[in-house]
Amino acid sequence: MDELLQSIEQKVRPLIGSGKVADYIPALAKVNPNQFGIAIYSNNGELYHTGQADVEFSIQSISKVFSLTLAMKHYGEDMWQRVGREPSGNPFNSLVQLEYEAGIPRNPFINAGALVVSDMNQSRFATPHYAMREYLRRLSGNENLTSDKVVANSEYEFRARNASMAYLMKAFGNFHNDVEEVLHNYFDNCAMRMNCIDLAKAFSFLANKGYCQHSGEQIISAREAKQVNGLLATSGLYDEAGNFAYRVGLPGKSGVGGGIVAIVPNRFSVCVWSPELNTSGNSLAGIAALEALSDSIGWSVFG
Ligand SMILES: NC(=O)CC[C@H](N)C(=O)O
Repeated sequence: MDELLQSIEQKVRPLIGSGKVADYIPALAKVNPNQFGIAIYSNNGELYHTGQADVEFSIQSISKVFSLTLAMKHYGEDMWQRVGREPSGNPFNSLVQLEYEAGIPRNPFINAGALVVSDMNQSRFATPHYAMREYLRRLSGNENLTSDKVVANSEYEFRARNASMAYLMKAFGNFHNDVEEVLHNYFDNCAMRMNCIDLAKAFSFLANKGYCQHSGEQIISAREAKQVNGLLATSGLYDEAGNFAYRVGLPGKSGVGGGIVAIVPNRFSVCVWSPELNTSGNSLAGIAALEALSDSIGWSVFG
């Protein structure tokens, strides 16, 4: 496995230079693009990694999966009255469908959907970001995880588009808390810093029927884990979900920090990171690495 990961790194590193680091906020634009890491964690607790798998990065939209599983536990099926389960076919930060679909976002992984889920968590927790940080520390087994205040503040400063979505949903009655407070918590969650190893471990419950072996906890039920994986396969990479299914064939979730997590149900969780993005906001070398991995081990859930 170590050799395979090294050969994948060699194969995809030349792609660095053909994408573009996220530049919608200055704090992310400063990241050194010439980085690549990958970590694989098996349901038996074996860990394999190569490259800069121990370098922390901004998890960004990968946090939306954790917000969803936190909310699911409390709201169960009721939550689907407020957010859909269909791919949007639009960029992650698009507003266009929200108005003609009465303020109900298409799915929990586009920004509008993640904001509704954050609003649900705001109703449930006194300090939603600290609840999330504690959850991530438990899931990853890393007690030192923190959020990057510079990134979170900068996202808040440039919040116009996310704020517009939240206020539009409020106008439709689909947002219950103070928008600015929810935005702060949402950005604090996006600005969590984790490395590939932390994320591969933190996602292992989705590969393991909802069970996190290193914390010994059933995080969600086996049925819910199957449902979340279904949503990740259809919407985890936004308007590139179809391309990702075609090339990689695994449930996955990306973030504009350049991380992508993929789940091999009943076997492994994988995290790859390289900061340069393609035009859909997904890590360019990351997708290529996951494609090479799934090709060489025959890991696709589609056969
Ligand atoms: N795709 C992403 O990673 C986007 C997350 C980012 N914090 C935003 O809200 O725009």
